[in-house]
Amino acid sequence: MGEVDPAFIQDPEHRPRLVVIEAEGIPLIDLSPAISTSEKLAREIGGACSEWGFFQVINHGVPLECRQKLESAARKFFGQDVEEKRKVRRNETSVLGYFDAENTKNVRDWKEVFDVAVQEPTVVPVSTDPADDRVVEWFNRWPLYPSELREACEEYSREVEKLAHKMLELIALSLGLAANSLNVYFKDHQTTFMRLNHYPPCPSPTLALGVGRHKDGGALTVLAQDEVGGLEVRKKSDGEWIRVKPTPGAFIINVGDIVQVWSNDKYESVEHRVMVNSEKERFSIAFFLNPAHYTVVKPLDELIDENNAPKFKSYNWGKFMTHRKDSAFTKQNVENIQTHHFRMQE
Ligand SMILES: O=C(O)CCC(=O)C(=O)O
Ligand SMILES: [Fe+2]
Repeated sequence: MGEVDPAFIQDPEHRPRLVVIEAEGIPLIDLSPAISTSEKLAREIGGACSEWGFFQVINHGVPLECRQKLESAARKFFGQDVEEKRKVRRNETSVLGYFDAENTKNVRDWKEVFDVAVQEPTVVPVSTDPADDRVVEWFNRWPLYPSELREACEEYSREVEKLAHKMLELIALSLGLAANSLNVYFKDHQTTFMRLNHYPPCPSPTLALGVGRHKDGGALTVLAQDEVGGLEVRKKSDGEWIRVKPTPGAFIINVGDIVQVWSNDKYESVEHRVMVNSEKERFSIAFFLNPAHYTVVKPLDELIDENNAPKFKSYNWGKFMTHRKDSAFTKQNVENIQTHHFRMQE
């Protein structure tokens, strides 16, 4: 990627500082059934979701070999020449595959990614126009090298999907709902996708970011980061950026905007970003659990009563996702769509 092009440079107020504050408080939750009952886990996870919006899990049931196989395939893929990678580059009609020019909030991210849909084909709206009900099908694109990438992605996604559903059940329980009440939104036509991230070393780590500050728009994210570190979370209590310390073998779980809306603000989707460094490259794998495109997202009826009025208007997930995809692809002159645009006026 060479020297820092102005497209990557963050506005001064969003530039990272080199002094890193390591997170002390981000909860580390042991999912082992020998340690906790579902009720106890639900309480712990509910607390982590309302206090932090972020937590890490261990003894999560995803086999280590499965993660290592994908990590090693991702390294091989990103290690190729850019011409090779661009053979599976995403374009206006096929948004899955390789991409090296993503914007977050209209600033280029110092990264390259490889996106894989979990359900094939993934069905999404053609356009952001609310009156246009046409849909389009997304198919995965697989590179020739490494040949094991496809199988590694498919195995990993099957395992991590189970973990994501377990988290969803614990979140439902923690909200006082039946354990299986949220899984149904992901049963048919989910728009879940996985993203392999590669952050090359950056000559100016105080000017650019690997991923600019953002919230994840979906239901929840399961993230595997390597040992390099760089993920920072904006602490709810004082707005300070703190580093999520890599914990070997753990997964990071974060609440997305949909869970925030469903819970009517009980749980918060928290802003985060990725710092790059001048020496080491960094890899991560994000699994974004997203519902079917036709899902109408709104505070859950079971949680609404005279003391808890809905804080959000309902919105269509597919249209929201399509807006986001457009703004990540091309630089725009206005702020891209955000869930807070659906917040009710106080
Ligand atoms: O690489 C990471 O640690 C986080 C990436 C992320 O936040 C995202 O892709 O939404
Ligand atoms: Fe994110």
